Amino acid sequence: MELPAAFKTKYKSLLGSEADAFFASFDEPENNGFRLNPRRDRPADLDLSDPIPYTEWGYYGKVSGKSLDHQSGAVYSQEPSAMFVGEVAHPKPNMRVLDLCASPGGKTTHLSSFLQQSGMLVSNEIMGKRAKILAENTERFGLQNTLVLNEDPAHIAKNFTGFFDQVLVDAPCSGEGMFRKDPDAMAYWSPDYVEACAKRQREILTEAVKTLKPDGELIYSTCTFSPEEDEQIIAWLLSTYPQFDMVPIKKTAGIIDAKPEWANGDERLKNAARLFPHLMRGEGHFVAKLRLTAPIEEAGYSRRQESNVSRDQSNLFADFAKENLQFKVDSHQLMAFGDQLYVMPKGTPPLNHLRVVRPGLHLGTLKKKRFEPSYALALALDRGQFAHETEIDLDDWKKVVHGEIFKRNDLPIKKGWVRLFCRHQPVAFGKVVDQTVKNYFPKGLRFMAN
Ligand SMILES: C[S@@+](CC[C@H](N)C(=O)[O-])C[C@H]1O[C@@H](n2cnc3c(N)ncnc32)[C@H](O)[C@@H]1O
Repeated sequence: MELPAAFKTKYKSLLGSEADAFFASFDEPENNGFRLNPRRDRPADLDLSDPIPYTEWGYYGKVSGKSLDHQSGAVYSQEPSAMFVGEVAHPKPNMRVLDLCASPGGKTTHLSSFLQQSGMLVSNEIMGKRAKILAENTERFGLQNTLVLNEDPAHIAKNFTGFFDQVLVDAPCSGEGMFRKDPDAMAYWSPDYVEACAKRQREILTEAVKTLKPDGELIYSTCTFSPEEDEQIIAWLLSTYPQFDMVPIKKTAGIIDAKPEWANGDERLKNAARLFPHLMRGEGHFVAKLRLTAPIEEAGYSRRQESNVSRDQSNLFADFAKENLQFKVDSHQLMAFGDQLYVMPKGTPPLNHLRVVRPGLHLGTLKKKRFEPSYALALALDRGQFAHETEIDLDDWKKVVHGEIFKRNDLPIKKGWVRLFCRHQPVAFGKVVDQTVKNYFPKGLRFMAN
């Protein structure tokens, strides 16, 4: 791989005798990984013989984006080093967590596995198109307690001052750690670009810190090697906000201490972690964890978003729920966006000043005289939470994801909604009319399975 000359000069000087091994790693094959969804049954057909040592749910290997395991949210494909970030965060159930730079959702889906559908996860992405992809991935993974927003960090800080127990800033960066996976990223690289990224990171963090509660935790990560975006950012944070202290990160499997000598020499920086591809099986990453000892900004007043659902809308959903759901929805948490019905996480603050992509779990569509359940709901429920569930085979699964109808003579009902499973993984809802299952797989997500 032809690395930029200025990049080579820089890392030769920083790494000294280690530099050759570091440069040689760019010609090694990239590492792939996937993470299991602990809410799903273990996929029967996946090779789980090569676990990633520092994470409970991660494995080396590749899963097709057109496979059942991917579609049903049984797995999330994620680069192995990126899984270390979620492990370092490791939020506890019932926490309020912000993932500020969240798309496409690797860390968000990982954080949700720790939260176990409790507390609240606010998953934000500044770019509109990427926010939509993020929403799709949260739905695929079956997240229930998650708000998906499309905001800039300043607006988040204004609306969620002193609100979160934990904030993850997985910052946009110069991406040096991804050169091997995505050589096109090298085209953007220059020393000036690194500086511009560092400036943006400081701006994002200036807003992010305002959203933390006293005692809250901040996790900062990048997929770049440059000290300007890694140790020097944390050194800047520690000196700008003396209310922060660092939380030591446990390191295994070739992950090493960050390097104080690449910043201002503050020994506390050793608590952060560096992931180098010549020392471990993953791409380049940096992670730091800090804890706030005193608030940076006092929390705003604690208003909640009121439900905006009319009695008729609420009744329409209640009729559907009575017939089909063994899943409790508190009517105070219902939220309608036009004819789309959602259930908000408990304690959701007012949403009216925010660009909301998903105000919680999408329940379905309020039609004139009936309620139509959403794809998101089919993937969010646990087994047994829908009145009629049925297993289909892989051939019928291929028809479902391609948008076709199919026939079966062993359906549990003659007419009505059925939740379809294939190899024990949830797939979608279908509507049964006699022995035909009408297709409700979302049009925009249909694909030809391989
Ligand atoms: C490293 S990626 C996030 C990856 C994601 N956390 C995951 O694990 O799937 C950084 C994200 O920051 C977003 N971003 C870019 N500029 C930003 C800004 N000024 N403020 C906040 N986020 C920004 C990018 O659009 C990108 O989605």
